[in-house]
Amino acid sequence: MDCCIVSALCFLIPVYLLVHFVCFIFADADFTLLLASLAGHKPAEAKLRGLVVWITGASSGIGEELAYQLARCGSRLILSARREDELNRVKRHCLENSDLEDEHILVLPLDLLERTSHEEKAKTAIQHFGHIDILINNGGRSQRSLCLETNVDVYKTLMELNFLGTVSITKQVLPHMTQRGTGSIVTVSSVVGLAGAPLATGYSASKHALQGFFNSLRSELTDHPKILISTVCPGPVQSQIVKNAFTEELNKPVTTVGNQEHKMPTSRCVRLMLVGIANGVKEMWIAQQPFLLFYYAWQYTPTFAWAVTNLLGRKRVQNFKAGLDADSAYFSKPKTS
Ligand SMILES: NC(=O)c1ccc[n+]([C@@H]2O[C@H](COP(=O)([O-])OP(=O)(O)OC[C@H]3O[C@@H](n4cnc5c(N)ncnc54)[C@H](O)[C@@H]3O)[C@@H](O)[C@H]2O)c1
Repeated sequence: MDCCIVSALCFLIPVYLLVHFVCFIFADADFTLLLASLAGHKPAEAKLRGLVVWITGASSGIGEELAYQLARCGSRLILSARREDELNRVKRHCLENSDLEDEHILVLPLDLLERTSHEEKAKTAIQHFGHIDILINNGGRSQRSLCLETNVDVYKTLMELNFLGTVSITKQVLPHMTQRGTGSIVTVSSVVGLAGAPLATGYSASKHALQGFFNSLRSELTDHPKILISTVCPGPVQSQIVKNAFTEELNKPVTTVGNQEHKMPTSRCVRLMLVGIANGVKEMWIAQQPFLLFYYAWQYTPTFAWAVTNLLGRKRVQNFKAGLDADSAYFSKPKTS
């Protein structure tokens, strides 16, 4: 009998490990999020239907796609970013591709850097639908510049935009949620909110600041168990982020945007985010391999993580200095045209 159990275990344990390994190789999210996507609530079901969702940075990339997928789920939307014409374009697309009607989507132009306007904007947002169920802090900008060459004003603006702008909007919405006793605040951080990457010293610092802020806030809200504080940490995703990144000087544009096709499709990233929101996931890691491996390495084997960081980091700097997009050609020789 004992012999049978041992034989069975000798067979089952390697099979179990193999299944995990294969799943991991093809995984594009952490295990909690993957489990939620396989066995949890589906975003399009009652979970998100009818909820009022305020999205910042809704005029392009991840925020734009969030608007489209949430509209198809039947959520009512408040769309914010700086450019009203772009927000109206996103609204039109939402209306054409969902059952929503004009009054279900509010376009609310907002600049995250103009903190004095945030109280008024939040009042308008809350009054329009009577309440807000979910705030998605998505708006932000990245960076492509070496620390040695970067003006301190760039660091200041990155912190003002990505960190303080997000904190400011959150502080306007949080009292409303604590009064109601329910709500979700979802913040788009980044893989560089957990780890570090060259050419992104200021961007990474701003995302680390967000991680610290929201991890601490979550632990302050234990008396409000129905308020979800969730952070999303995507790896490279297709969007306008490189085109819009800060460089070494505030108003100097990025010269080489490069091809974004090797990055995770925006629709997949957003799909996983909505699964996470529908299932109350507090931290979401979303990235294709080998980047996902990097998250686990940083968490569990920092020495190995530093070796990988140096390897990929050196390539990033080489690409950048060769005039290529920093993210391109990680695994081949950089070629300049
Ligand atoms: N794309 C990626 O690879 C990636 C990876 C990790 C995290 N992120 C994060 O995802 C979020 C969305 O970025 P994206 O990739 O869609 O890039 P994106 O450039 O396409 O979109 C950024 C959005 O933020 C808005 N925005 C910028 N400055 C603003 C300001 N001052 N006030 C109001 N809105 C402002 C833009 O108008 C745009 O709507 C960002 O927080 C970014 O840091 C992106």
